[in-house]
Amino acid sequence: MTDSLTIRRPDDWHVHLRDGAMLAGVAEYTARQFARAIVMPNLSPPVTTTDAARAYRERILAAVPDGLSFEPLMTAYLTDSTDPADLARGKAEGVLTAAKLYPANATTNSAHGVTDIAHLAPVFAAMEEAGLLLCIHGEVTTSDIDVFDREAVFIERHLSRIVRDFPGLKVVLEHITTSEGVAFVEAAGPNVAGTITPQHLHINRNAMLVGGIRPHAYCLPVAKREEHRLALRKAATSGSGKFFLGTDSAPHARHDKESACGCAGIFNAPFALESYVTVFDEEDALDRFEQFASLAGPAFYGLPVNEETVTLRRGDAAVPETIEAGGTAVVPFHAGETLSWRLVA
Ligand SMILES: NC(=O)N[C@@H](CC(=O)O)C(=O)O
Ligand SMILES: [Zn+2]
Ligand SMILES: [Zn+2]
Repeated sequence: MTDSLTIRRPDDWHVHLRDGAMLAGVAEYTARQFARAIVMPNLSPPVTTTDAARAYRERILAAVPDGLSFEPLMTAYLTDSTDPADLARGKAEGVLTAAKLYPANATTNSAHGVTDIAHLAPVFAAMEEAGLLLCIHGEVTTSDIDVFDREAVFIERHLSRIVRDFPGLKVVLEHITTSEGVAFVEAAGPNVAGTITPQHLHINRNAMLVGGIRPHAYCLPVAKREEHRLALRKAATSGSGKFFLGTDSAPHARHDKESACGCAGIFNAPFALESYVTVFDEEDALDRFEQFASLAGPAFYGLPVNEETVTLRRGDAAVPETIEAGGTAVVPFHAGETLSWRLVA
């Protein structure tokens, strides 16, 4: 039995660090584990330009505690009025790594998202040309489509077309939650990849709805049926370079989640590696954890792998019921549970 695992330092290819006091409260959890992270731009108002991304990057760096080295990789939020030339400039100046597509009203702070994806053709063409990645929240938002079907329908109606029309564009289908998402990424060419969160490897939709309504298990895309969770576990532990780590850590104040209209998002940053490695252990795939956490992402993004390492050991990691961040209580993923691996260095 393997009791200790040392791997190259991982990166988080999808995280919400927020801003202001919340940023100051959560940045260290990500920076402690990950060398780099793709930082989501869905602030209020969103980060839509190169200049805004540069300023946000400075605020993130100021929030990282001394002694931790962490590189935020910035994204720009696409809107109906995105300027393609600004994105190209952001890439050329080393500010932007990716741009993010949120269909309007798909998720937290996406009211400024794109209302008609077809209108983005000039933007996608400029991104393809500039080598700027496209990260996608892949859900349709029309009221006739069931919330549990929104990812599969997005793939069918929109993603397949984007990938076909812009074959040179690198596309990440973020936080995949379905077997359809897994199958699409697997079947697509080498320019298409998917990130997988810890929660979608651990829970199915029962966690949200059985024995009472449980707001801390609610995120978007919502957790699906068990068969989908199993497909995600298989994909994550397969050793494929097309699936990699993206926590989607999304802190919200406890009172905003425990509400008549609770916010979507799970704050998993504090024990992210412990949570993921538990899954790899259960699947007898510890030897493939480094590929998922530390190798596949940099290869897809065309970035060097990290030279430092981290070590995880078998042993109890007790997750607190709440964590104080930004002057408020936030409930972490696995609150009150004891995980069987801990990050030691
Ligand atoms: N995942 C979530 O449920 N919420 C995210 C937004 C997102 O990634 O869709 C957030 O910003 O809170
Ligand atoms: Zn999302
Ligand atoms: Zn997210």
